[in-house]
Amino acid sequence: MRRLTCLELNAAAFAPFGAVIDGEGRAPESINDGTTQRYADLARLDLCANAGDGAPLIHLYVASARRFPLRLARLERHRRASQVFIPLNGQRFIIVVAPGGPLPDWERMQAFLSKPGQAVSLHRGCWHHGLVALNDSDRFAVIEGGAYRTDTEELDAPEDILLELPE
Ligand SMILES: NC(=O)N[C@@H](O)C(=O)O
Ligand code: NI
Repeated sequence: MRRLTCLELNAAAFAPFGAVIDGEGRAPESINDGTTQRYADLARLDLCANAGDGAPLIHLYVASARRFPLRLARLERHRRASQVFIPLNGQRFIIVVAPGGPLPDWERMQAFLSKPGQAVSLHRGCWHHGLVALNDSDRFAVIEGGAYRTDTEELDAPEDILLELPE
């Protein structure tokens, strides 16, 4: 049995797994006659790895709150596209990721708790746990590759790994 706690999401620590989409530490540019500040180029999306996969798609996920401690029973990866999670109500959520190639490095699995309003883009092929929402009916826009229905590889955890509820 192993217990995992959340780190605060930050771009540097998350970089091996994906990008954090927020304006922290970035200088915006003024557009739309000065009515909008654009924080540009925050993530490079890799959504068309295979030409035959069709156009990238966006979904609405309406999630239920996970119960904690949460048993992290399996990890998954999408080898043909990035996966982008955008909270639609500024809600916090948890991203569980692990480094690794053909197999995840379970010992180096990490959990990150987002700040309100942060979104994340997972690198193509990044091992991760399915969405961990903190409140019932939390809504997310999720961007995926066109082959999303067949592009999920899952592996069961080799031991009981419990994710603790963030403080
Ligand atoms: N299963 C599914 O559609 N979503 C997962 O890929 C996820 O990362 O939440
Ligand atoms: Ni996924």
